[in-house]
Amino acid sequence: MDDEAIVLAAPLVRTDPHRPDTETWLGRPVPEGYTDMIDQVRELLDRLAGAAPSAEVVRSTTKTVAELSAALAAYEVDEPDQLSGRLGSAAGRAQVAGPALHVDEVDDERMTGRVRFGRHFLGSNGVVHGGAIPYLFDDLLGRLALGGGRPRSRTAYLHVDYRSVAPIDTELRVAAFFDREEGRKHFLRGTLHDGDRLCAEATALFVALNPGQT
Ligand SMILES: CCCCCCCCCCCCCCCC(=O)SCCNC(=O)CCNC(=O)[C@H](O)C(C)(C)COP(=O)(O)OP(=O)(O)OC[C@H]1O[C@@H](n2cnc3c(N)ncnc32)[C@H](O)[C@@H]1OP(=O)(O)O
Repeated sequence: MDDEAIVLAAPLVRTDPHRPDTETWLGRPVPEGYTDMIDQVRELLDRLAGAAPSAEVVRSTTKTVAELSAALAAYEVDEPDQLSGRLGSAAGRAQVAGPALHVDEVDDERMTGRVRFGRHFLGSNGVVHGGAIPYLFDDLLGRLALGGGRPRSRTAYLHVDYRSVAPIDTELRVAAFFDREEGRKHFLRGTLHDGDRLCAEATALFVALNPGQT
């Protein structure tokens, strides 16, 4: 039985203690509608990538975006208080640098989910940019590396094999596997599928940080 079949056959449970819900962060409530705002920004990036607007629309969009930036600048916080990228149960951790990854099932050794790359991540000919796929795997495997009560770790290497093209605007399946541990070294791998077709697979080494290592 291959890895995919094992994942589909085995019932997984949500046990990852590193997944704060979207309602609170650091014990404080996440502002209502925060993840909707992030979704709208994703939509904006997709529209921007796909649009060839008139000069008038360029002018008005530039003005509106500048106003939005100014409004958010008034609420700038230091890194520990940042929400984007910290909401483990939000799509793509509410971080628009990467695609909207939804984690469906996770245990200490495995994680499965779905991802959709919008037009923002287009390379050419309707397929995902090759640089966006390592981002996905780093995030996916990095999250599993943190699971099971394991210490904080950092990507030492990430190797991606592109097996077939990954289409944009399509729900793709992801899976991650914790392979083995050798001292501080944690070896993981992941897969990206379009239906039954393997699009890409990755192997990675995460090295657990020593006490005091930042
Ligand atoms: C706040 C809460 C939020 C919650 C909500 C959601 C959760 C949030 C999820 C986040 C998910 C995103 C996850 C992204 C994760 C990154 O992307 S991290 C950023 C990218 N990575 C980096 O910047 C790493 C840069 N490199 C380094 O910092 C250091 O080289 C490392 C990796 C820490 C290792 O350095 P070191 O600690 O000095 O260890 P070192 O002694 O050199 O090596 C230890 C062992 O590893 C081996 N090794 C090290 N590097 C390599 C290599 N490249 N190849 C092969 N072997 C290697 C060594 O040979 C050695 O092996 P042994 O001799 O023990 O057998």
